[in-house]
Amino acid sequence: MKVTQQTTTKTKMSSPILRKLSGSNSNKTRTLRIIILGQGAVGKSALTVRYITRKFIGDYDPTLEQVYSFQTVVDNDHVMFEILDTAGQDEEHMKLEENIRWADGFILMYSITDRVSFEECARMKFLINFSKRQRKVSTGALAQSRDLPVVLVGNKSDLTFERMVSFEEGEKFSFEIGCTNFHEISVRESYESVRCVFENLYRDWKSLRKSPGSLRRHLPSVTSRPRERAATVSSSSSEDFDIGVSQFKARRGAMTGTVPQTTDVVNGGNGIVKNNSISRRFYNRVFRKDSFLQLQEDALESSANSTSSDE
Ligand SMILES: Nc1nc2c(ncn2[C@@H]2O[C@H](COP(=O)(O)OP(=O)(O)OP(=O)(O)O)[C@@H](O)[C@H]2O)c(=O)[nH]1
Repeated sequence: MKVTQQTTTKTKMSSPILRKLSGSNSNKTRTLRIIILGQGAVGKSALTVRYITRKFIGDYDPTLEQVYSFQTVVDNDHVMFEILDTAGQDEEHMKLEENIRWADGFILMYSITDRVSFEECARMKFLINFSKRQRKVSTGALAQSRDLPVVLVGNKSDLTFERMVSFEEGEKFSFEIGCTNFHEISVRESYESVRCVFENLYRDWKSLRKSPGSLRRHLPSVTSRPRERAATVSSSSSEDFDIGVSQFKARRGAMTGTVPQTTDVVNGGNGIVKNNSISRRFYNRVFRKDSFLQLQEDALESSANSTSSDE
């Protein structure tokens, strides 16, 4: 699949003096590794490609799992997004926990037309908590914990007549499972709301890095109600970017925290190519109900053990 790429225009500082005047962080590029989790067909690939290219492309090969690299500017910060678009209908077992550990920020996605995909998000959030804390999960870990940047996104809001999950439910649920932000969007209809998702995730990540726990007591900021959207879109420019596409072959890279590196980067400035793939294996093992329940039991047990050893 090819996607047309926009022109890359990178701001350049002409001299060290200018660089200094414009702020000490002007050259520093922060890298944020994002994983997008969700059931099949909720719109994960559409979201990623829409953000990078501004275009909505109807159909994607459902057998791909891909890392995209995308450089942009958010609130005057140079940010490199590494986005792992996962495969939602995977049948084979994979190392979900390793992938989650690789990531710094998380997008949990459901379709407002599919209640099952909505309910799956609780399980995914649990797995994020579980994997990131390396099994030191307390009984309340599924909820409350807001110290990881996790955004809940309800997609396909344009399909009004097929809606199965209300906005209010999504918002409430987002708070209950400990997300830092909630968005209800239509990837098809609004590029701005898509941009908002990524930019707010970056902001949450940055706040939590500066001050862990800073978002704990806050309600998730809901940013995608139509009347609020305009106010929350960042003034930063998304015009300046580079696009790269990586194959996510290097599973070891994910384990060690190394970003699997780009193989076919920026196709001569002409487009992104979703390269051939590893198969669409990802997280189904742990998303299956029985495995999930086992994980929950393990977590409760380890929590009980740590409580008794504290006493
Ligand atoms: N109406 C509508 N359709 C959408 C929207 N976003 C995505 N779709 C459609 O939903 C279908 C699935 O989109 P994908 O992006 O392939 O979904 P995915 O979550 O990546 O699916 P998997 O690759 O199977 O995990 C496609 O036909 C898209 O065109 C949206 O906002 N509105």
